[in-house]
Amino acid sequence: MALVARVRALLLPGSRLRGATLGRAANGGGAGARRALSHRVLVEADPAAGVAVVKFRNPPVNSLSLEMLTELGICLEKLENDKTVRGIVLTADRPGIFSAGLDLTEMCGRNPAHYAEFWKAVQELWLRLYQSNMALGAAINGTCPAGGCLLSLTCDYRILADNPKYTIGLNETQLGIFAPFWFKDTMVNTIGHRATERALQLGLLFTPAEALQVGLVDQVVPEDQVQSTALSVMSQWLAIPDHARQLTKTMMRKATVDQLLKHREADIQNFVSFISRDSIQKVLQVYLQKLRKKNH
Ligand SMILES: CCCCCC/C=C/CC(=O)SCCNC(=O)CCNC(=O)[C@H](O)C(C)(C)COP(=O)(O)OP(=O)(O)OC[C@H]1O[C@@H](n2cnc3c(N)ncnc32)[C@H](O)[C@@H]1OP(=O)(O)O
Repeated sequence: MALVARVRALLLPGSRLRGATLGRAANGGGAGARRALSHRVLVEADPAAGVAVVKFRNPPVNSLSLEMLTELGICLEKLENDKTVRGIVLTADRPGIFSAGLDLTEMCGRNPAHYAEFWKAVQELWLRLYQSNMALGAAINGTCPAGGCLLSLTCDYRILADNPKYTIGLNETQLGIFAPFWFKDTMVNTIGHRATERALQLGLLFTPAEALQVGLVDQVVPEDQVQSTALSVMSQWLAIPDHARQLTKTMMRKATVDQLLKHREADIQNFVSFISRDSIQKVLQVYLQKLRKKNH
């Protein structure tokens, strides 16, 4: 289902998005104005600085469900059309978990049409973020595996909280699945081929010190300074004339984007046939059960 159709579905009676404030809040904005765009994504815009902080709030772990992907996509589209916004900082509403990555329940026990719809939404969000004309920063205030790491890698820079409990990486192989080529390319573009090869094969989750060392993040700062640092770094990016920064960003990322655009349908089919395998369903179920058992 295309984004517009998914939005319509979300607005149907009974949907949790129905009735959400999708525009500017009644207070009309202003510096530091808080605007609730949906249930799962919170936006705090500072028009004077030209920056919006987009906060994930999809408890318990900010997983990227189909609804979360859709709401995030709508939110980003709105911000892209807002002339007062030139930069976005992505972060979690509450410290602890930036995002647990793709929602595993979307990839388990569903039918092929659902897998295709889900994967298309993952592709759409990646394309929107990776091609964004805005300056994007990630204020990583929690653990950040797999799809969570991918989100942060689409940004122009990453600031990670100095907490050894917070790890970051593309750990898919540890689940018995693997990162597709465009996840891999996004990481190669950040830390290089050799470091990516090692990280992906071993499914490494890096501690803050390791992530800094390998170049997966640009700065590690005390936990209470993640957002303020991300905002102050943003002002450096916004000091560059937009057109010059945007042309450079497009030049750097075009080849990677073009690869997915060229192979988009095949990538969906590949995902659907891989994830539908009995053996893959089994390993994902076991992984999910292990996560759930901890709590019961
Ligand atoms: C061509 C084929 C290509 C295939 C490519 C597929 C790509 C996939 C990329 C991905 O993103 S896969 C997802 C990878 N994510 C993870 O491995 C993270 C798993 N989660 C955790 O490690 C932990 O939950 C956490 C994030 C470290 C948080 O730990 P904490 O102790 O705070 O919470 P939990 O008790 O573990 O979890 C609470 C609750 O949430 C459920 N849950 C956790 N992660 C996910 C998830 N990714 N999707 C869905 N649900 C998740 C967990 O099961 C618990 O549920 P409960 O019912 O409340 O017990």
